Amino acid sequence: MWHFLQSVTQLVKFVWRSHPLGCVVAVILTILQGLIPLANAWVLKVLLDWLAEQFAGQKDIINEQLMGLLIAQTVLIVTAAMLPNVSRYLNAELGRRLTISIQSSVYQKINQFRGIAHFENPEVYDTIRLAEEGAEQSSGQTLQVLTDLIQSLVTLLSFVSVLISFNLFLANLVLLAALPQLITQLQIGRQRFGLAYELSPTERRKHYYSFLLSDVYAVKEVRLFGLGTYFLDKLLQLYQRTHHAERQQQQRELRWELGLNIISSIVASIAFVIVVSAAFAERVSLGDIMLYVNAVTSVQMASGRLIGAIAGLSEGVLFYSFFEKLLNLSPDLPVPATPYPVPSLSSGIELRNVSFRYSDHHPWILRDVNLQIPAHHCLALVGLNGAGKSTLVKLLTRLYDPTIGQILWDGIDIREFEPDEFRRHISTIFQDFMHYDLTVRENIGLGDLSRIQDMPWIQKAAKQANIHEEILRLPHDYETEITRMFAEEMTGEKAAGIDLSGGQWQRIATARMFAREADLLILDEPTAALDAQAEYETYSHFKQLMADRTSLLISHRFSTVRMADAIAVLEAGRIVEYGSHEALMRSNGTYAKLYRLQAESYMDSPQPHSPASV
Ligand SMILES: Nc1ncnc2c1ncn2[C@@H]1O[C@H](COP(=O)(O)OP(=O)(O)OP(=O)(O)O)[C@@H](O)[C@H]1O
Repeated sequence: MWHFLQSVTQLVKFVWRSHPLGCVVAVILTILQGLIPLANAWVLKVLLDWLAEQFAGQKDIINEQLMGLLIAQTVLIVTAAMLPNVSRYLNAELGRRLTISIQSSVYQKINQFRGIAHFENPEVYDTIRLAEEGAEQSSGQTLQVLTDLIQSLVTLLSFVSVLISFNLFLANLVLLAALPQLITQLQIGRQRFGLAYELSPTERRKHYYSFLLSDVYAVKEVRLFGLGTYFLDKLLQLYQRTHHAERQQQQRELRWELGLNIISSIVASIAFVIVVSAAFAERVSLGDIMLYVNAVTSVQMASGRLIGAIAGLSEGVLFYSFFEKLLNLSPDLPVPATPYPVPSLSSGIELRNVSFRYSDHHPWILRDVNLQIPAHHCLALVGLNGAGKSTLVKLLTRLYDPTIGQILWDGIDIREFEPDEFRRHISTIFQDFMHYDLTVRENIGLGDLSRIQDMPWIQKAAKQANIHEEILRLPHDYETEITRMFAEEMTGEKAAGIDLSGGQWQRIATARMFAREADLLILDEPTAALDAQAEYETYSHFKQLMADRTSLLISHRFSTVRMADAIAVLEAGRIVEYGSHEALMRSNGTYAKLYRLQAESYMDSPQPHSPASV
């Protein structure tokens, strides 16, 4: 309960910070709306009293008085009609501000993670996703609930003060009757919070299956393997599971609410009896009867709304708890308080006694690796699937830190550098490179944002990656949007976006790598998707391009690997061989065995021009 209240307070603070002035105005409008029912009831009471006195011949109503009262009534009616519209607009505006403020907090926090460990840890990743999804959904709802809360509280207090002035016992009775409801609703709120928390992994799986059933990236396999019904069944099973849990919760709520409604009806009847007996005893006027009966029902209604709003807060609080969890996540990589400036690489990179595992619960992936990448040399890293090559790249780019050992850049431990500055000295093409649904120019220019508009520079990178000519054949050459998701909007016309082949995408990603003037190039399977001719052309190019650059090349294609100055063989996380192609062939170890295996399959291949890969 304490945590619930704490989270509500934090949530309110967050709303406040997003737009203080808007909050003040919204609160004033909400208070006014909360007071209008009492003002209405009061005008009605005065009117009834005057009428009763007039009928009894005790008083002649003066026209001006009646006029004043009717004007007051009209003003109240008009205000009551207008305030909700203005409030709705203001709430929507506050909702927009709140959304931006929550979204930017979420993404700023996410951007503060310097590595990728949090994203590769399912539990933390879940928190990130839930905070992100909650940020989208809950801002409008939270505001609505907070408005309801304030408005019903004001209405409640205003009518309670009327009841106190009439009959303290009655006021206490009505409030006491609301107490079990309040306690129950707080309990229900807590249960709903717990349920939503418990169901959140299921909800995320539901999103995943919906994605598989409707997303452009998944649709090909789903159609070809006939997976639609399989995934739909899984989705429906999850719906059954969540509906079952929700149904049970609602049945619990229904039982409580029915019981509590009986109590409040009995209280309303008792109140009515008290008011009517007072009237018969001639202690109150006709207008008073109206006012007090009104007060009893209004207090009951307002307490119902108030209590409902408190329960409704549970969802906002649920989101906030994920948000808070995200904000409290510790940094994934330590950053030095006074980082060293990153020097241009002149002597080289050294991995010294590096061992690594993803966490204490995971096995060791790299074991006591000692490896040199001399400046202006190309080192190739080969090894079977799962040997740890990509993991080594993650360490080199400081997406993770070694568990044991050091990585030295010109003799300085890379942990001494500011990660973003360090990464500006490195350019990569990853095995699972990104396809950005953007223009060709942007896809290449993202390699160096400062040059994203620099066409000669971007064209140079495209030529280095051997893709320039093909880009020129696209409908709007470098300004062509490569997308399957968005309709292209160019020169006022709308057309379906175009897509590229796997090899073309790979060369665009290679151009992106070249767009960054970096000290170290890392190429993780850069030719996997290229056809024989493209690979040949790219590599005759690469050889020149890499001539004076420092690079690490990872490939299963031995025709590519051969061009490196030195080759390191990684086996089960250890470097087992190191040397030039010729030297390794002579020593007749793992490299020579893999090389011959590939060459044999190449010889046996029914397509003699296509290079084989391990
Ligand atoms: N985020 C991670 N968490 C836990 N284990 C991981 C993670 N990423 C990779 N691994 C494990 O680390 C080992 C090495 O994977 P890695 O991707 O480095 O191999 P690789 O040599 O690049 O393989 P391939 O040639 O198939 O690309 C594998 O056993 C893999 O399951």
